[in-house]
Amino acid sequence: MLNFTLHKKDGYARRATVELNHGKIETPVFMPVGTYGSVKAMTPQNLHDINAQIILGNTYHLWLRPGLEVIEQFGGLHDFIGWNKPILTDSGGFQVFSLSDMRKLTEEGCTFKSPINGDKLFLSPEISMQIQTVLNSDIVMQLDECTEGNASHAEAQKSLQMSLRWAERSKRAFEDLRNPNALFGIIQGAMYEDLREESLRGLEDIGFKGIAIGGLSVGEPKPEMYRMLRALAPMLPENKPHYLMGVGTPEDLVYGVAHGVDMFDCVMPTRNARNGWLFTRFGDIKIKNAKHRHDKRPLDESCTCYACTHFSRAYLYHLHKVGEILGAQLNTIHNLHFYQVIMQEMRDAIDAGRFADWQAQFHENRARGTD
Ligand SMILES: O=c1[nH]cnc2c(CCNCC3CCCCC3)c3[nH]c(NCc4cccs4)nc3cc12
Ligand SMILES: [Zn+2]
Repeated sequence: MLNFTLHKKDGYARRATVELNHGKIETPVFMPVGTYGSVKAMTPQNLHDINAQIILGNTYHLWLRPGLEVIEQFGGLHDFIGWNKPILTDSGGFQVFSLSDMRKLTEEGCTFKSPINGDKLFLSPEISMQIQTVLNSDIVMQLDECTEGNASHAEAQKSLQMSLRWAERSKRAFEDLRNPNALFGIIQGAMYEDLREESLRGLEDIGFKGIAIGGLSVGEPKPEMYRMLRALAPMLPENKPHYLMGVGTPEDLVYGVAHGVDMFDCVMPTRNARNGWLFTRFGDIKIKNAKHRHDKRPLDESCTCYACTHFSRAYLYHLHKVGEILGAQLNTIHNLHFYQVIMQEMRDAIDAGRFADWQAQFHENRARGTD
């Protein structure tokens, strides 16, 4: 089930509520990424503390380990991982396509070798829907082919048309399985505005509860991603959620919201945290930099997260240097809290009809650069 309520528009920025089987989410929203059924270094309680509304589960990894027979015993992913709010799962395709030893991709699906035990595995739209049905995620993603950003027009058109046929097959399998959740289609078309429109029209003809923008943040120059977002903004259907896959930096989130994006997922806040790259309102901090060794200040004076209200840069520098697990935990809490705060501020700014002012102030503050 998915009920979409649009509360307010401010330019292309939108403020909405998405009601799912495991609860309501307020958009624009950032979705922390859980890979093996956990958001690395975060407990479910930590996620509640930073007001996370919805998290991602990784279909490919969960399919391989622990395997569906385990998750089935728990009635799905929620009870297995102890998260009772909404979960979005991807199709598993993005991981498989990025596998180096991927054997072959055909119209039927994709055959590959399990990196864990060498088993020969096969992923198709129908199998992806079966896996995601067992996971019982609130939002299910169609199986698509993420077209490379540098594809030619002909290659991109051929690829998007296969993804549309896979979209059709995903929807039919989703319905045959009587899946009670919501299925999203994924727009492809690489860097060609006409192909992006062809893909979107094709998905709208098939009918989905939400629409995702795929094929971006895959190595193309940032101005190209922004050009595609500007092209898509006026085309996106007003009456359903828009999900930009794999994006992005704080600046990317703001640009996306300004162009009609409601939902985002990205590994940056969690992955960068573990590497000591911390996001703050006034720019980024590389905590491994020796300049922080004696610094008694918190990361960000304006931040109310557990790390900033209890610890100094000096301590975070030390924890990173000695490789303490607590360092990864505190850095992750801070980065995810920061992402949630800017999303909350954007929701409030759209509600108040002052998104442009907020956006200008955000960029001014962030312009201090990396520390
Ligand atoms: O067209 C696409 N189709 C399907 N998935 C895509 C993804 C994966 C989104 N995150 C899934 C998560 C599921 C749960 C586990 C973590 C991933 C993308 N990620 C990026 N950029 C970020 C990138 C990340 C890595 C290489 S590029 N562009 C993407 C484009 C597509
Ligand atoms: Zn903080």
